[in-house]
Amino acid sequence: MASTQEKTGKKKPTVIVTIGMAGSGKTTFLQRLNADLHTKKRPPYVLNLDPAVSKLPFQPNIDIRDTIDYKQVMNEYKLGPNGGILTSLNLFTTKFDQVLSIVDKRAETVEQIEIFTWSASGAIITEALATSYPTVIAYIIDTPRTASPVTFMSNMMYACSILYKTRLPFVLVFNKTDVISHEFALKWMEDFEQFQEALQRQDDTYMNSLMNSMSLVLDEFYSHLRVSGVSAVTGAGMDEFFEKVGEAVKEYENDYKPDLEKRIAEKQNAEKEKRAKQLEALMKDMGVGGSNQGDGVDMPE
Ligand SMILES: Nc1nc2c(ncn2[C@@H]2O[C@H](COP(=O)(O)OP(=O)(O)OP(=O)(O)O)[C@@H](O)[C@H]2O)c(=O)[nH]1
Repeated sequence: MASTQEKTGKKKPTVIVTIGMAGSGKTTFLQRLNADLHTKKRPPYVLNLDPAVSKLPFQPNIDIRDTIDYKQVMNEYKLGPNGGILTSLNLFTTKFDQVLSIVDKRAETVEQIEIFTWSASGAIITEALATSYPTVIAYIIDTPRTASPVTFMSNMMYACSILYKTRLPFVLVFNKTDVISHEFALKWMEDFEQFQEALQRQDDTYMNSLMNSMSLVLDEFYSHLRVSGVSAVTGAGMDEFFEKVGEAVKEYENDYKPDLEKRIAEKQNAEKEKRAKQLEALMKDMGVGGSNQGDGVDMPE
Protein backbone atom coordinates (compact mmCIF):
# COMPACT_ATOMS: atom_id res chain seq x y z
CA MET A 1 0.00 0.00 0.00
CA ALA A 2 1.28 3.47 -0.89
CA SER A 3 0.56 4.92 2.54
CA THR A 4 2.35 2.08 4.32
CA GLN A 5 5.26 2.50 1.96
CA GLU A 6 5.43 6.20 2.70
CA LYS A 7 5.37 5.58 6.43
CA THR A 8 7.92 2.80 6.53
CA GLY A 9 9.93 3.72 3.43
CA LYS A 10 9.74 0.05 2.48
CA LYS A 11 8.93 -1.03 -1.06
CA LYS A 12 6.52 -3.94 -1.33
CA PRO A 13 7.89 -7.02 -3.08
CA THR A 14 6.27 -8.12 -6.31
CA VAL A 15 4.62 -11.53 -6.46
CA ILE A 16 5.01 -13.40 -9.75
CA VAL A 17 2.60 -16.32 -10.07
CA THR A 18 3.94 -18.76 -12.67
CA ILE A 19 1.36 -20.85 -14.50
CA GLY A 20 1.54 -22.92 -17.69
CA MET A 21 0.75 -26.23 -19.32
CA ALA A 22 2.81 -29.34 -18.55
CA GLY A 23 6.22 -29.19 -20.21
CA SER A 24 5.97 -25.48 -21.09
CA GLY A 25 9.14 -24.86 -19.08
CA LYS A 26 7.87 -23.43 -15.77
CA THR A 27 10.57 -25.09 -13.69
CA THR A 28 13.35 -24.10 -16.09
CA PHE A 29 11.96 -20.55 -16.27
CA LEU A 30 11.88 -20.26 -12.48
CA GLN A 31 15.42 -21.55 -12.31
CA ARG A 32 16.44 -18.83 -14.79
CA LEU A 33 14.50 -16.16 -12.87
CA ASN A 34 16.09 -17.28 -9.63
CA ALA A 35 19.60 -17.13 -11.12
CA ASP A 36 19.05 -13.73 -12.79
CA LEU A 37 17.68 -12.17 -9.61
CA HIS A 38 20.60 -13.49 -7.58
CA THR A 39 22.95 -11.92 -10.15
CA LYS A 40 21.04 -8.63 -9.82
CA LYS A 41 21.51 -8.90 -6.02
CA ARG A 42 17.75 -9.10 -5.57
CA PRO A 43 17.39 -12.69 -4.35
CA PRO A 44 13.79 -13.87 -4.67
CA TYR A 45 11.70 -15.56 -2.03
CA VAL A 46 10.36 -18.73 -3.61
CA LEU A 47 7.13 -20.55 -2.72
CA ASN A 48 6.49 -23.90 -4.35
CA LEU A 49 2.82 -24.80 -4.44
CA ASP A 50 3.11 -27.78 -6.76
CA PRO A 51 2.73 -30.84 -4.51
CA ALA A 52 3.39 -33.25 -7.38
CA VAL A 53 6.69 -31.87 -8.66
CA SER A 54 9.38 -34.51 -8.11
CA LYS A 55 12.57 -32.48 -8.41
CA LEU A 56 13.21 -28.74 -8.33
CA PRO A 57 16.59 -27.48 -9.55
CA PHE A 58 16.49 -24.70 -6.91
CA GLN A 59 15.69 -24.53 -3.21
CA PRO A 60 12.29 -22.93 -2.49
CA ASN A 61 11.98 -20.91 0.75
CA ILE A 62 8.57 -22.43 1.40
CA ASP A 63 7.57 -25.76 -0.11
CA ILE A 64 4.11 -27.34 0.02
CA ARG A 65 5.84 -30.75 -0.10
CA ASP A 66 7.31 -30.16 3.38
CA THR A 67 3.81 -30.13 4.88
CA ILE A 68 1.69 -32.21 2.53
CA ASP A 69 2.44 -35.66 1.16
CA TYR A 70 0.60 -35.68 -2.15
CA LYS A 71 0.80 -39.48 -2.60
CA GLN A 72 -0.61 -40.03 0.88
CA VAL A 73 -3.46 -37.59 0.12
CA MET A 74 -4.24 -39.59 -3.05
CA ASN A 75 -4.31 -42.87 -1.08
CA GLU A 76 -6.19 -41.53 1.90
CA TYR A 77 -8.93 -39.80 -0.09
CA LYS A 78 -8.90 -42.37 -2.94
CA LEU A 79 -8.15 -39.74 -5.58
CA GLY A 80 -6.47 -39.64 -8.97
CA PRO A 81 -3.49 -37.35 -9.71
CA ASN A 82 -5.53 -34.19 -10.43
CA GLY A 83 -7.82 -34.66 -7.43
CA GLY A 84 -4.72 -35.30 -5.30
CA ILE A 85 -3.13 -32.02 -6.40
CA LEU A 86 -6.31 -30.02 -5.78
CA THR A 87 -6.95 -31.58 -2.36
CA SER A 88 -3.31 -31.03 -1.32
CA LEU A 89 -3.63 -27.39 -2.35
CA ASN A 90 -6.91 -27.08 -0.44
CA LEU A 91 -5.29 -28.55 2.68
CA PHE A 92 -2.38 -26.13 2.32
CA THR A 93 -4.74 -23.18 1.85
CA THR A 94 -5.96 -23.68 5.42
CA LYS A 95 -2.43 -22.82 6.57
CA PHE A 96 -1.90 -19.98 4.14
CA ASP A 97 -2.28 -17.20 6.72
CA GLN A 98 0.81 -18.63 8.44
CA VAL A 99 2.67 -18.62 5.12
CA LEU A 100 1.71 -14.99 4.53
CA SER A 101 2.93 -13.92 7.93
CA ILE A 102 6.33 -15.56 7.26
CA VAL A 103 6.55 -13.87 3.85
CA ASP A 104 5.55 -10.59 5.45
CA LYS A 105 8.39 -10.75 7.97
CA ARG A 106 10.94 -11.54 5.27
CA ALA A 107 9.59 -8.81 3.03
CA GLU A 108 10.25 -6.16 5.69
CA THR A 109 13.99 -6.40 5.29
CA VAL A 110 14.79 -6.39 1.57
CA GLU A 111 13.13 -5.75 -1.71
CA GLN A 112 12.41 -9.19 -3.09
CA ILE A 113 10.39 -10.86 -5.73
CA GLU A 114 8.14 -13.65 -4.63
CA ILE A 115 7.77 -16.49 -7.04
CA PHE A 116 5.15 -19.09 -6.77
CA THR A 117 4.53 -22.14 -8.89
CA TRP A 118 1.75 -24.67 -9.14
CA SER A 119 0.06 -27.11 -11.43
CA ALA A 120 -3.54 -26.62 -10.31
CA SER A 121 -5.68 -23.57 -9.72
CA GLY A 122 -5.48 -21.72 -6.41
CA ALA A 123 -7.82 -18.75 -6.56
CA ILE A 124 -7.94 -18.34 -2.79
CA ILE A 125 -4.17 -18.26 -2.46
CA THR A 126 -3.81 -15.86 -5.39
CA GLU A 127 -6.37 -13.51 -3.89
CA ALA A 128 -4.70 -13.69 -0.47
CA LEU A 129 -1.38 -12.73 -2.08
CA ALA A 130 -2.92 -10.07 -4.30
CA THR A 131 -4.55 -8.44 -1.27
CA SER A 132 -1.13 -7.92 0.31
CA TYR A 133 1.29 -7.50 -2.59
CA PRO A 134 1.44 -6.31 -6.20
CA THR A 135 0.78 -9.61 -7.99
CA VAL A 136 1.39 -10.50 -11.63
CA ILE A 137 0.62 -13.73 -13.51
CA ALA A 138 3.40 -15.05 -15.77
CA TYR A 139 1.77 -17.51 -18.15
CA ILE A 140 4.45 -19.72 -19.70
CA ILE A 141 3.94 -21.03 -23.24
CA ASP A 142 5.89 -23.71 -25.10
CA THR A 143 6.48 -21.69 -28.31
CA PRO A 144 7.53 -24.56 -30.63
CA ARG A 145 4.46 -26.56 -29.61
CA THR A 146 2.19 -23.55 -30.16
CA ALA A 147 3.24 -22.91 -33.75
CA SER A 148 0.13 -24.71 -35.04
CA PRO A 149 -2.97 -22.44 -35.01
CA VAL A 150 -5.06 -25.03 -33.19
CA THR A 151 -2.66 -25.50 -30.25
CA PHE A 152 -2.10 -21.72 -30.20
CA MET A 153 -5.83 -21.28 -29.89
CA SER A 154 -6.31 -23.74 -27.04
CA ASN A 155 -3.38 -22.22 -25.17
CA MET A 156 -4.85 -18.72 -25.56
CA MET A 157 -8.27 -19.91 -24.40
CA TYR A 158 -6.72 -21.44 -21.28
CA ALA A 159 -4.75 -18.26 -20.57
CA CYS A 160 -7.87 -16.20 -21.19
CA SER A 161 -9.87 -18.22 -18.65
CA ILE A 162 -7.15 -17.66 -16.03
CA LEU A 163 -7.13 -13.94 -16.73
CA TYR A 164 -10.89 -13.71 -16.28
CA LYS A 165 -10.75 -15.80 -13.14
CA THR A 166 -7.96 -13.93 -11.38
CA ARG A 167 -8.47 -10.49 -13.01
CA LEU A 168 -4.76 -9.92 -12.35
CA PRO A 169 -2.26 -8.24 -14.69
CA PHE A 170 -0.87 -10.80 -17.08
CA VAL A 171 2.41 -11.35 -18.92
CA LEU A 172 2.40 -14.00 -21.65
CA VAL A 173 5.85 -15.56 -21.70
CA PHE A 174 6.67 -17.30 -24.98
CA ASN A 175 9.40 -19.67 -23.85
CA LYS A 176 11.94 -21.74 -25.85
CA THR A 177 12.58 -18.94 -28.36
CA ASP A 178 16.01 -20.48 -28.91
CA VAL A 179 14.13 -23.18 -30.88
CA ILE A 180 11.67 -20.92 -32.73
CA SER A 181 11.00 -17.18 -32.54
CA HIS A 182 7.64 -16.04 -31.16
CA GLU A 183 7.21 -13.57 -34.07
CA PHE A 184 4.40 -15.68 -35.58
CA ALA A 185 2.42 -15.41 -32.34
CA LEU A 186 2.84 -11.63 -32.19
CA LYS A 187 1.50 -11.40 -35.76
CA TRP A 188 -1.48 -13.63 -34.98
CA MET A 189 -2.30 -11.56 -31.92
CA GLU A 190 -1.98 -8.23 -33.71
CA ASP A 191 -3.87 -9.21 -36.82
CA PHE A 192 -6.70 -11.67 -36.51
CA GLU A 193 -6.95 -12.11 -40.29
CA GLN A 194 -3.44 -13.51 -40.41
CA PHE A 195 -4.44 -16.01 -37.78
CA GLN A 196 -7.55 -16.98 -39.74
CA GLU A 197 -5.48 -17.45 -42.89
CA ALA A 198 -3.19 -19.81 -41.00
CA LEU A 199 -6.23 -21.72 -39.76
CA GLN A 200 -7.74 -21.93 -43.24
CA ARG A 201 -4.53 -23.45 -44.50
CA GLN A 202 -5.31 -26.30 -42.12
CA ASP A 203 -8.74 -26.66 -43.71
CA ASP A 204 -10.48 -27.25 -40.40
CA THR A 205 -13.99 -25.87 -40.84
CA TYR A 206 -15.05 -26.60 -37.26
CA MET A 207 -12.09 -24.64 -35.86
CA ASN A 208 -12.74 -21.84 -38.33
CA SER A 209 -16.30 -21.31 -37.27
CA LEU A 210 -15.33 -21.61 -33.60
CA MET A 211 -12.63 -19.01 -34.20
CA ASN A 212 -15.03 -16.59 -35.80
CA SER A 213 -17.27 -16.66 -32.78
CA MET A 214 -14.32 -16.35 -30.42
CA SER A 215 -12.62 -13.48 -32.24
CA LEU A 216 -14.20 -10.71 -30.17
CA VAL A 217 -13.36 -12.41 -26.88
CA LEU A 218 -9.78 -12.94 -27.98
CA ASP A 219 -9.38 -9.39 -29.27
CA GLU A 220 -10.45 -8.11 -25.87
CA PHE A 221 -8.11 -10.60 -24.18
CA TYR A 222 -5.09 -9.57 -26.29
CA SER A 223 -5.68 -5.92 -25.43
CA HIS A 224 -5.29 -6.78 -21.74
CA LEU A 225 -1.93 -8.44 -21.78
CA ARG A 226 1.75 -8.00 -22.28
CA VAL A 227 3.88 -10.37 -24.29
CA SER A 228 7.50 -11.32 -23.92
CA GLY A 229 9.64 -13.92 -25.66
CA VAL A 230 12.30 -15.69 -23.62
CA SER A 231 14.55 -18.67 -23.61
CA ALA A 232 14.73 -20.09 -20.11
CA VAL A 233 17.72 -22.12 -21.26
CA THR A 234 19.88 -19.33 -22.73
CA GLY A 235 18.44 -16.43 -20.70
CA ALA A 236 17.56 -14.40 -23.83
CA GLY A 237 14.69 -11.95 -23.35
CA MET A 238 14.73 -11.91 -19.54
CA ASP A 239 15.39 -8.16 -19.29
CA GLU A 240 12.35 -7.50 -21.45
CA PHE A 241 10.36 -9.86 -19.21
CA PHE A 242 11.35 -7.81 -16.12
CA GLU A 243 10.29 -4.62 -17.93
CA LYS A 244 6.87 -6.14 -18.67
CA VAL A 245 6.52 -7.18 -15.03
CA GLY A 246 7.26 -3.57 -14.05
CA GLU A 247 4.47 -2.35 -16.37
CA ALA A 248 2.11 -5.00 -15.01
CA VAL A 249 2.82 -3.81 -11.44
CA LYS A 250 1.76 -0.30 -12.48
CA GLU A 251 -1.46 -1.77 -13.86
CA TYR A 252 -1.96 -3.59 -10.55
CA GLU A 253 -1.61 -0.31 -8.62
CA ASN A 254 -3.80 1.72 -10.98
CA ASP A 255 -6.56 -0.73 -11.87
CA TYR A 256 -6.52 -3.98 -9.96
CA LYS A 257 -5.94 -2.65 -6.44
CA PRO A 258 -8.75 -0.07 -6.44
CA ASP A 259 -11.06 -2.73 -7.91
CA LEU A 260 -9.99 -5.26 -5.28
CA GLU A 261 -10.50 -2.74 -2.48
CA LYS A 262 -13.95 -1.98 -3.86
CA ARG A 263 -14.82 -5.69 -3.99
CA ILE A 264 -13.58 -6.20 -0.41
CA ALA A 265 -15.57 -3.18 0.83
CA GLU A 266 -18.69 -4.48 -0.94
CA LYS A 267 -18.21 -7.91 0.62
CA GLN A 268 -17.78 -6.35 4.07
CA ASN A 269 -20.87 -4.18 3.64
CA ALA A 270 -22.95 -7.14 2.49
CA GLU A 271 -21.68 -9.09 5.51
CA LYS A 272 -22.55 -6.19 7.85
CA GLU A 273 -26.03 -5.90 6.39
CA LYS A 274 -26.57 -9.65 6.71
CA ARG A 275 -25.49 -9.56 10.36
CA ALA A 276 -27.73 -6.57 11.10
CA LYS A 277 -30.70 -8.40 9.54
CA GLN A 278 -29.93 -11.56 11.50
CA LEU A 279 -29.72 -9.54 14.71
CA GLU A 280 -32.99 -7.78 13.95
CA ALA A 281 -34.69 -11.13 13.28
CA LEU A 282 -33.26 -12.54 16.51
CA MET A 283 -34.44 -9.54 18.52
CA LYS A 284 -37.85 -9.90 16.97
CA ASP A 285 -38.01 -13.60 17.85
CA MET A 286 -36.95 -12.81 21.39
CA GLY A 287 -39.56 -10.13 21.67
CA VAL A 288 -37.09 -7.28 22.04
CA GLY A 289 -38.27 -4.35 19.89
CA GLY A 290 -40.09 -4.97 16.56
CA SER A 291 -43.73 -5.98 16.22
CA ASN A 292 -43.48 -9.11 18.39
CA GLN A 293 -42.50 -7.08 21.45
CA GLY A 294 -44.18 -8.27 24.62
CA ASP A 295 -45.24 -11.66 23.28
CA GLY A 296 -44.24 -13.40 26.47
CA VAL A 297 -40.55 -14.31 25.92
CA ASP A 298 -38.64 -14.06 29.20
CA MET A 299 -35.32 -12.26 28.79
CA PRO A 300 -32.47 -13.28 31.09
CA GLU A 301 -31.67 -10.57 33.66
N1 LIG B 1 15.13 -25.50 -25.96
C1 LIG B 1 14.58 -25.15 -24.81
N2 LIG B 1 14.08 -26.11 -23.99
C2 LIG B 1 13.52 -25.71 -22.82
C3 LIG B 1 13.42 -24.35 -22.44
N3 LIG B 1 12.80 -24.29 -21.23
C4 LIG B 1 12.50 -25.56 -20.88
N4 LIG B 1 12.94 -26.42 -21.83
C5 LIG B 1 12.81 -27.89 -21.83
O1 LIG B 1 11.43 -28.23 -21.83
C6 LIG B 1 11.21 -29.40 -21.04
C7 LIG B 1 10.18 -29.12 -19.95
O2 LIG B 1 10.70 -28.13 -19.04
P1 LIG B 1 10.24 -28.00 -17.52
O3 LIG B 1 10.92 -26.81 -16.98
O4 LIG B 1 10.41 -29.30 -16.83
O5 LIG B 1 8.69 -27.74 -17.75
P2 LIG B 1 7.49 -27.65 -16.66
O6 LIG B 1 6.48 -26.72 -17.21
O7 LIG B 1 8.04 -27.33 -15.32
O8 LIG B 1 6.96 -29.13 -16.72
P3 LIG B 1 5.89 -29.86 -15.74
O9 LIG B 1 6.56 -29.94 -14.38
O10 LIG B 1 5.70 -31.18 -16.39
O11 LIG B 1 4.64 -29.05 -15.71
C8 LIG B 1 12.58 -29.78 -20.46
O12 LIG B 1 13.14 -30.78 -21.28
C9 LIG B 1 13.39 -28.49 -20.56
O13 LIG B 1 14.78 -28.73 -20.72
C10 LIG B 1 13.98 -23.36 -23.32
O14 LIG B 1 13.96 -22.15 -23.09
N5 LIG B 1 14.53 -23.84 -24.49
